[in-house]
Amino acid sequence: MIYTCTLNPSIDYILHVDQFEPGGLNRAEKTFYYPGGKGINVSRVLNKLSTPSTALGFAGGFTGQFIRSFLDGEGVSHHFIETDEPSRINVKMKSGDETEINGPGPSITSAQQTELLASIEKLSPEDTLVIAGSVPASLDKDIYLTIASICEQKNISFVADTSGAALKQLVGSPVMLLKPNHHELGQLFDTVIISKDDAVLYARKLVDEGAQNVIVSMGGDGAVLVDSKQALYANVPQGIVKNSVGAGDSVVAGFLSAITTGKSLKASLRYGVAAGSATAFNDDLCNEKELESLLKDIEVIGLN
Ligand SMILES: Nc1ncnc2c1ncn2[C@@H]1O[C@H](COP(=O)(O)OP(=O)(O)O)[C@@H](O)[C@H]1O
Ligand SMILES: O=P(O)(O)OC[C@H]1O[C@](O)(COP(=O)(O)O)[C@@H](O)[C@@H]1O
Repeated sequence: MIYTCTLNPSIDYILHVDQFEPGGLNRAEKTFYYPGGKGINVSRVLNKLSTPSTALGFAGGFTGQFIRSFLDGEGVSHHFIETDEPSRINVKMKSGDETEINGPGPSITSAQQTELLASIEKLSPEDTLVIAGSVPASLDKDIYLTIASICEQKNISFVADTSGAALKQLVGSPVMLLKPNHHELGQLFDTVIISKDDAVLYARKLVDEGAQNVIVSMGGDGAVLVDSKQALYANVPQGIVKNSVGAGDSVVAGFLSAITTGKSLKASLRYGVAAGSATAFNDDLCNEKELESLLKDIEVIGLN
């Protein structure tokens, strides 16, 4: 079974504002509410691809209730630890470009943190845990490392999609998949990644340190996958980007859905990128039909 873990879930409140005027009264033409947070997005896309998963993490208050009932409505299994304060609301404003304001998230007690770690301890070697997104300020700063260590001890396959300090902690862990975007990978190595060759160079450093697979997504410029034997590059299909929120999470879900059903690395990268782009071309996360319609426009090639 695949488990996802979102330490800081959200309601993603998406507003389309035609001509945004800072400091003025703006009215939105269209709004959408979705449960958000990277692990939750991975679980939602896996579900759309008929790959079962259970979403773990923390959720609280009226916003937590929305997250739970939305997932129930879609048939996504979940088990969140209730927090005393409400889960956050992240504002995503589309007005030509995309502006995001992510809330800090609720305070989480040490007892609630211990309860989450205990539920991860119960996973077995047949399970995969995807941990993704930011760490709320009240949690231990090294919680990603703690979770990685539990997974290593228990032989649980471990996937991470995070950035900053949390990503840094994981360098050297035997993670099955890391999925930074090129900005996050550049930040990790204190550099700027501008080409696929740069992405391969730095992804290879993570592989040399113990990561089994590293996918570096580069928005509209494609994605690379590096493992100990090869480096692959996938282009992205052409289309109009409507909402790239959750696109990176969709790459993780598409890749996992494919690799866990026995597809090759090459086919799984193609599937992951198709999921990412199908989400980018949609208001909400992608579904299987939208993903499959893009596969013909994605070619995966080997790089040296
Ligand atoms: N302009 C675009 N055209 C087509 N696909 C895109 C575009 N921008 C993003 N995507 C899709 O979304 C995926 C993730 O985007 P990216 O911005 O790299 O990640 P993240 O959402 O983690 O920041 C890409 O690999 C691609 O599949
Ligand atoms: O935990 P963070 O880094 O604040 O990110 C949370 C946000 O990321 C998302 O999961 C989207 O992530 P991506 O666009 O990177 O795929 C949103 O649903 C959510 O609002």
